[in-house]
Amino acid sequence: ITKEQQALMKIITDAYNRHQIPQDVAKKLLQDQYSAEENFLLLTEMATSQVQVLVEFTKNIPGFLSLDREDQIALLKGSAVEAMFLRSAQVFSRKMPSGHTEVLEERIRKSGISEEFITPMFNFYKSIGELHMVQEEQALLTTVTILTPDRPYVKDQQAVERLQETMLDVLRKLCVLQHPQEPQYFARLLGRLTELRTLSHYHTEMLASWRMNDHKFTPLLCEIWDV
Ligand SMILES: CC1(C)[C@H]2CC[C@]1(C)[C@H](OC(=O)c1ccc(O)cc1)C2
Repeated sequence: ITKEQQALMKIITDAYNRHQIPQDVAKKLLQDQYSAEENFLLLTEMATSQVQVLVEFTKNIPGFLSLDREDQIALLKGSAVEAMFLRSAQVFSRKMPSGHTEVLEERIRKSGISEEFITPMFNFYKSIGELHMVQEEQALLTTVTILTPDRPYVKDQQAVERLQETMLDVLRKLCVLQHPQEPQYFARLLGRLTELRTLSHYHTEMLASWRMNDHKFTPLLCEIWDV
């Protein structure tokens, strides 16, 4: 890993750790009562703050702000769900003080999300947890997801590809350093990104079924997901 790659990794990891979900949202998870309505409102607050955190984090990705402005929006809209599932997977598998995880899981299960989406979601959380990613890997994997060139409406895919490749190069070297006994670790990480894409299809249906039951989303969520 070169000096500049180390600098790049530090910027991204610091930004990733700096922009965390506000504690008040995490605290509310334990307080408020357990109705499906209450749970949905909490998840709405959680999703909204996760999107806000994502926007702030993205601004700190070196080179992102020099991309075409409309492409920046296209990348954010295209990656928001995947970045959110990645971050909540990490929150689930590690960050959350024990006890919170069970409560959050319970609230998710009782918030009007149908069972057919719950299962793949928690399988994904489990598969992320088993990787025992270090925080640099988590930050870089999220960055690689955001910098996916073939999102809808991206005009200058080349520019995004160049940025993504830079990040993939650092991530690959980091995986070799962090998991010397597992040469295929980097490939396993990228395999999770494929699993993420299927989750985002489930997510679209999740939103539609909530919509059908007349649930209200926040303006930010409506904007980022065109609902
Ligand atoms: C942990 C999760 C990633 C999983 C369950 C809650 C999440 C934050 C997310 O919720 C939403 O997307 C969502 C979207 C709109 C809304 O009003 C509420 C939640 C899906």
